[in-house]
Amino acid sequence: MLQIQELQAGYDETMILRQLHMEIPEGKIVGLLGRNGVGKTTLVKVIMGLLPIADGTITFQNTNWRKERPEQRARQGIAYVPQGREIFSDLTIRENLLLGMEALPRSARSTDIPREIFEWFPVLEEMIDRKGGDLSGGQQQQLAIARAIISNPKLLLLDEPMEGIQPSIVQLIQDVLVKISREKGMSILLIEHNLDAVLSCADEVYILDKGKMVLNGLCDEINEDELHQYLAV
Ligand SMILES: Nc1ncnc2c1ncn2[C@@H]1O[C@H](COP(=O)(O)OP(=O)(O)OP(=O)(O)O)[C@@H](O)[C@H]1O
Repeated sequence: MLQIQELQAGYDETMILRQLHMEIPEGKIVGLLGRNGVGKTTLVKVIMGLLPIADGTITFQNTNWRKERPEQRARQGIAYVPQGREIFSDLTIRENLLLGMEALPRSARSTDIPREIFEWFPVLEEMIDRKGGDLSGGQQQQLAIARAIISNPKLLLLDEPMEGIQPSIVQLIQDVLVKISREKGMSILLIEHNLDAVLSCADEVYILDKGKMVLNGLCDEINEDELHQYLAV
């Protein structure tokens, strides 16, 4: 689905990512962990086309991405929920969701929000005409994820979706991610600080340190002591 090879990228002259390799298989949840400031957000911004590739390759479904703009990548099937959620506070839940559907090809767009969105996130149906800004942090996060998956992306990039969210909503989000990856074959890249949250829903995990992937393995098989070692502050 997505292959990254020998990637170098950063800001102006400062390279943050060096010789980075990663692979996200179809229909799998891949967790990305690492200490603060190691370059996790930088990586998703490069994948999304918000930052340029200095060297190396990113291949999405056999297409080599070089200079494609974020909206072109979105049309090819990638969606991004940035850290801090970025929903439209002055628009209602319904309006936010309808905007998410704009990413669909014109022929597939409709004014009906798919039922499955409300099956996964019931609170969004209960509060459909409330403004985004009036929702709690956990409700806003559900809206941000729903708005991203409403266009049926093939790859969903989530930057710390569980940050500052109460445990019951963290559980709900984990359950939904597992369901959409299994039922829809959606691939998910999940950036997280919480190792337990990643291990309980991801299939595979990568650890980023000093701009490189230093550990990778299936969650069922990976050595947890080694994971802790790389994440200890
Ligand atoms: N716009 C920018 N210009 C220059 N340097 C930046 C910019 N944004 C981030 N950086 C630097 O790039 C490095 C990686 O930052 P990044 O946000 O990718 O890390 P992160 O792993 O996502 O951190 P966190 O876990 O704290 O969110 C940091 O040293 C940061 O200071």
